[in-house]
This record gives sequence, structure tokens and C-alpha cells, in this order.
Amino acid sequence: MLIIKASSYEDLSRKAANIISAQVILNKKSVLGLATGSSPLGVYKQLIDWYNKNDIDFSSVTTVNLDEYLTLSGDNVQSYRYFMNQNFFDHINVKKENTHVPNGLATNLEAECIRYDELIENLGGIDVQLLGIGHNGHIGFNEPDEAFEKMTHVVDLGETTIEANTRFFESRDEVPRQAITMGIKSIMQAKKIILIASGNDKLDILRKALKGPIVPQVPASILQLHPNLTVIYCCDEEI
Ligand SMILES: N[C@@H]1[C@@H](O)[C@H](O)[C@@H](COP(=O)(O)O)O[C@@H]1O
Repeated sequence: MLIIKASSYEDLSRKAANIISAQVILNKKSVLGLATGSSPLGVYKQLIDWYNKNDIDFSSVTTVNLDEYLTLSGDNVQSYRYFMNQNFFDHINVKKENTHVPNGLATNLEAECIRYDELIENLGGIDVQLLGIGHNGHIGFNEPDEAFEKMTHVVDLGETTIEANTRFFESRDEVPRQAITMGIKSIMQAKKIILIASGNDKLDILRKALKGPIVPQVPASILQLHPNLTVIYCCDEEI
């Protein structure tokens, strides 16, 4: 595990974007695992900037996102599909059909989970997976106490996650209570993982996840076992 302390959010974003950019330059057919939340916004901004300067070409890249809320369609402004289009895909030359987000409106959810796992497998797996971390240690939407061996599945969101994500909605009642997420096992199968976290409010969970025992109560703690994990964080103190 490589742990890098960034000097600012911009520095963190640039460093993470550098790794993704190198991946795409070395293999233009890369499969990128992407995340939502506020943490990766700077990474997407930096990659768009380099794309505009002709430094990076996404035309042969495929993307797979970690998760999506149930009941929200892709044109709902709160959906993760909408977030990805708005903040990244609409600004680069990735082919829309090569961008994948779980379908939160699928009528057969079990079939949708299987489809998503098969899709990733058929793509040859994820080359680089970008991850944020929730205050309770969730990655994707894998909440505390879930089994580490799960692939894509439907989850009931925990109270702290609903609380944290209420800031993106008009009210707490509008936050969907369920989501479809890549599982811990799917995430751990990525060839390389970049975990980013910014702000002193993430210090405690970063310490637990990276320095504490590996337990399902802290889903991100399993990342300690990944053979190619880079953590880039920006907090006042060292973790
Ligand atoms: N499902 C997403 C996660 O993928 C993300 O890592 C987390 C942290 O978000 P933020 O980066 O805004 O702190 O929020 C959501 O719950």
C-alpha cells in the first residue's frame, strides 16, 4: 500500500488524475472504475482539463461505475448516471455506449446484478478503480457488516449514509433507501485501486480503515489486502 499525503485538494486531484492519465496513455483501451461523491470531482475536472489540452484521449476507454440509487432514472439530477454525465462524460470524448452505470430502474434486480458482473468480466476486469470513502467506511455503497465476498448486489443504505447524502437532495425524505452497488469482491478484483479522501472529517475513518483491523464493520479495511492500492489524502494530520 502506498499512502500519499497531498498538500491540498487540488494536489490530491492532480495526483490521482496523473495515475488515471498514465493508465489511459499506456493502454488506450483501459477499463476505468469510477466513483461519485464530492471527492472525485477534482479528479474529473483535471482529466477534462488535460483532455481539452489534447493530452489524453478517451475514445477507446470503457468506464464502469460503482453504484446507483434504486428508483432513480438516468435523467434524474440526483442519479449517479446524471452526475457522471454532468461532471465527466459530457466533457470528454468517451463513447457514451462505453460508459456503464448500474441500472437503478431494473425490474429484475437480481438479473441486473448478474449482468453488471458479467459485463465487467467480459471487459477483462477493471484496470484502475477510483474510490472515495464514506464516514462509516463504506466503499461504493458497501455498508458496514456486509460480507466481503459479495459481487454486485442491492443494499439498504445505512442511516449515516442517508444523512451524509441528504446534502445532495432537497430533503432527507427524497434520498433513496436502497442502491445497487459493486460488491467488495468486485472492487477487490480491480488490478489497481486509488482511494482518495479529503478533509479532517475523514481522518478517523481513514485511520480505522488503513491502520486498524480488517473487519466487515469497516468495509474499506479490506483494501489493506489489495496488492496495488494507492491512498491519496488531504487532511491536516498524518493518518
Ligand atoms: N456511494 C458514494 C461513495 O462511492 C462515496 O465514496 C461516498 C463518499 O462521498 P464523498 O466523496 O462526497 O465524501 O459517498 C457515496 O455514498
